[in-house]
Amino acid sequence: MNPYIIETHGLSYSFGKRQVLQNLELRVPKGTIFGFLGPNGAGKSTTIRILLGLLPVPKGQVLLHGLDLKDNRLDILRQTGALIEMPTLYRHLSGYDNLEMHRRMVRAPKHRIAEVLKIVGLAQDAHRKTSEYSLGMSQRLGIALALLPDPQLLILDEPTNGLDPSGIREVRELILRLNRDLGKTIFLSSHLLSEIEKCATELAIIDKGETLYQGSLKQLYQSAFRTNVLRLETNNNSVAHKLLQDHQYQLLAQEADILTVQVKEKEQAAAINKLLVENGISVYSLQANSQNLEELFLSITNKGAITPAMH
Ligand SMILES: Nc1ncnc2c1ncn2[C@@H]1O[C@H](COP(=O)(O)OP(=O)(O)OP(=O)(O)O)[C@@H](O)[C@H]1O
Repeated sequence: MNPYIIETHGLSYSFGKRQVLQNLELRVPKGTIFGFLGPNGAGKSTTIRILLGLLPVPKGQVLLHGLDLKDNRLDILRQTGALIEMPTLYRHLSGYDNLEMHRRMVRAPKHRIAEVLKIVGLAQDAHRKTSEYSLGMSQRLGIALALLPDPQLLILDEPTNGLDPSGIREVRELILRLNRDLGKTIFLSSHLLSEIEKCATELAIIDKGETLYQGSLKQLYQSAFRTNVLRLETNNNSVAHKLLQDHQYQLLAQEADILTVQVKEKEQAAAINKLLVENGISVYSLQANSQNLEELFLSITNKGAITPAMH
């Protein structure tokens, strides 16, 4: 049996001359919450629009539910629910009436309305106008709309964007419940690692339309902890930064007055100390640490390399 609910093979896409996706490879295992992570402009929304048949597939192959998107678009869409950023709601109508209108369009049975309202925790507020809903409630209603045909797969594009902390928590808990209690596979895009970390077990990291990492969050953690970093405080960080760069050390994101350098073995800590002292730089502190996941994400997406601070 095919273990993947979404697969892309060599997927490329261009807007005119601008290439946005380059040989993108995705393998989304069934039954997971799959994080689709990348900085702004990485190509996440473009990928999602392709998966939903909203853009053509000019190069490569896209399979959802084991079916080729090229020949099975309607079948695929019937089994796939989606929420792209904020849902389009009729604000003068109640949550219930919004669901009823959508139910007729997707030809879902009437009893689904009560079911989805219960799933998203809006049964009590079903008959209030959606103009009175908080952003978190509106977002949960958007997910209820996507759930009406009872799809196996839900594609959510930045579902917590613009929500306040309690709205973010409501949506996150709903995503976890949909996966745990109803077995839905959830493809969740975000530019925030912290968001993906709280929900997903598997993830792909993309940048400039390419897959940079794909696998379990656990494996990513393990590789993060294998990569050691050295935090340095000196009397002249900008000169130290330049010196280390000239000696081919990789510098990661700079925080306050601390320089962070990637090291492969602990002997390099001694070598760095010696290099700095020999060049007249006083080393106030030198601390070896495991790289955290945020730093790993930045270095994977090449945002970790920094230029020396100007004086
Ligand atoms: N209709 C369009 N015409 C031309 N270029 C586009 C179009 N839509 C998106 N792009 C470009 O494609 C690239 C990828 O955009 P996309 O929206 O897929 O990224 P994203 O990862 O979803 O980013 P964000 O998190 O900011 O939404 C960007 O450089 C963007 O400017």
